[in-house]
Amino acid sequence: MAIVISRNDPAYDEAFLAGASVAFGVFDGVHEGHRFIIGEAVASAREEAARSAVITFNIDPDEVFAPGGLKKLMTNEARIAKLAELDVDAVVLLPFSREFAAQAPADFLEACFGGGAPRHIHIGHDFRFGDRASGNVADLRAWGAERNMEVHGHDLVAEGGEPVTATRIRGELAQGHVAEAAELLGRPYSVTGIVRPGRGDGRDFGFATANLEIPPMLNVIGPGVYGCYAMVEGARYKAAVSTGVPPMFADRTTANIEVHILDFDRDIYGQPIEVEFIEWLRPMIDFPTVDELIETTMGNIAWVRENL
Ligand SMILES: Cc1cc2nc3c(=O)[nH]c(=O)nc-3n(C[C@H](O)[C@H](O)[C@H](O)COP(=O)(O)O)c2cc1C
Ligand SMILES: Nc1ncnc2c1ncn2[C@@H]1O[C@H](COP(=O)(O)OP(=O)(O)O)[C@@H](O)[C@H]1O
Repeated sequence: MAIVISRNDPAYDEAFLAGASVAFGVFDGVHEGHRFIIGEAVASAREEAARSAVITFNIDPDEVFAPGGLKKLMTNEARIAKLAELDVDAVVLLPFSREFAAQAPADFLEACFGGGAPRHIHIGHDFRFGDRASGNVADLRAWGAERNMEVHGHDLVAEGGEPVTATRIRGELAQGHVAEAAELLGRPYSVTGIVRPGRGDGRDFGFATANLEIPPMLNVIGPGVYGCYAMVEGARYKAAVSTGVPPMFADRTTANIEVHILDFDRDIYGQPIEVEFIEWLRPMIDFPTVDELIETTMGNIAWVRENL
């Protein structure tokens, strides 16, 4: 468990990262590739009995520079919380602003490490920073060479012959490939939403569904029916979940995730639910009758009960 500190905090010690071993990146998804790089930073810290840290932005720069159509695996809060669960001493947040990011590469590094350079810095070999992402690993090396900072530009971790990237994981999720996404993430993909009132049909069908509205940026999971776990009020339940606009009710709904929680009967309007996607079950179907929807969905619920 790491402490989370911001460079903007008046109590921040400028020399906090001097001599440390750090991993630097945005780390959306905190996936297997990210964990490898962070693990390397922890390993070089251990060798020198030095402090280990992750350096990241409080806000993903893409949200500022490329918001149109942007999809993300995690909110910034969830990303920072997940990074803080790792085996590093500290997560250092760089307060993101256009001005901060638009500095020339050397100024950017000075702003990050003015109080003393880390001894080791670990990044992916494609790492870019500073004004219009003009700084690269070679610039980092040149800057580090004068400050006894060793730069480790790692090859991206690969699975199945392809690098593990957040874009690749989003692509798998969009196709409903939740098992493949879990392999690349190192844990099941999950998303959190607040329960909103729906049309009230679910209960009449025999399976109440908690309706979650997910902001478009976080709506990466493809339409379909999934076997899941749902975290509700601190407990974990099996759940049968539909995502995407239900074709039978397309004209009457805005919800994009509907969660039937097994063995549960409480009013949870307004509560957050985290849904963990474990198994793809089937596509969304425009059934000719409601009876067929109910029969098939009851079968899906039974499958979840027996198999998760
Ligand atoms: C496991 C599961 C499977 C579902 N499958 C379908 C489907 O194939 N087609 C469809 O139109 N709606 C499907 N739905 C969505 C239901 O139609 C929706 O939950 C129901 O209309 C209740 O909506 P309400 O909670 O807003 O009242 C499914 C829901 C669940 C929980
Ligand atoms: N097993 C359950 N799974 C999901 N929601 C449940 C369950 N039991 C009770 N609820 C509650 O009932 C609501 C769903 O009922 P439903 O009839 O589908 O209405 P709505 O259309 O408002 O979602 C949920 O939002 C939640 O507050």
